[in-house]
Amino acid sequence: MAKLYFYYASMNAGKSTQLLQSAFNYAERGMRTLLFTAAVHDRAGHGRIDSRIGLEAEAIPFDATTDLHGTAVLATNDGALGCVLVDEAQFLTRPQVLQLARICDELDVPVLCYGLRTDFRAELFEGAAALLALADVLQEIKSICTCGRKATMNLRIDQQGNAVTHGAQTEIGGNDRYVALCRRHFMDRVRA
Ligand SMILES: Nc1ncnc2c1ncn2[C@@H]1O[C@H](COP(=O)(O)OP(=O)(O)O)[C@@H](O)[C@H]1O
Ligand SMILES: Cc1cn([C@H]2C[C@H](O)[C@@H](COP(=O)(O)O)O2)c(=O)[nH]c1=O
Ligand SMILES: [Zn+2]
Repeated sequence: MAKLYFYYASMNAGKSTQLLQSAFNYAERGMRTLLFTAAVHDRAGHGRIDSRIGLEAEAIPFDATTDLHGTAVLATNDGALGCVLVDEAQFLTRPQVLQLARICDELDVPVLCYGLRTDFRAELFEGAAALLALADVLQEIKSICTCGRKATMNLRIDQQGNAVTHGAQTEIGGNDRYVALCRRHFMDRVRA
């Protein structure tokens, strides 16, 4: 039986790198994959997955209106799918996570989701909350804070490097806008 996986981490932990390695692995074995990424996350351009290590791939951009299950069904008409890979899974809606579960359960295709657990205020993203509730396998991808502890939190910073504690949940950016920290150092910065 195919499974729904949620690989979660803070920013800059290697999520996109691992996704692209998995996609390559399937391709090496002659298996077709379907790649999705959030349309709003246009750091590498619309519909592109990029990793800081330099790997890149084209992906289907999704927004809240995208029918992921329908797209997978259409794709299986052209031949079997080895797996579905979703980057920036924190931007999924809960109904879309339920669609991904149907891809596993009804089409018997594994779905591997990669994304953030929490936002800059340490609140769950909708997609992460749904995946934490519904995924068969939860796996943390670990990265480290400047102190050597595990970096689990995402601090949003302004141009001067000061902590930002208010604002919209979605704000696209990279290492210039966010720093991954352990909880203790995250709290030190947001309380300062
Ligand atoms: N040239 C490089 N060589 C090795 N690792 C790198 C290089 N550039 C960035 N990285 C590492 O890649 C990781 C970030 O990968 P990425 O897939 O972009 O992360 P995420 O998708 O989780 O934000 C970081 O651990 C960073 O240290
Ligand atoms: C913490 C946080 C992040 N984001 C955005 C910033 C980036 O565009 C993506 C995460 O990218 P990565 O592949 O993990 O490097 O999410 C956001 O919109 N709001 C936040 O609170
Ligand atoms: Zn720390």
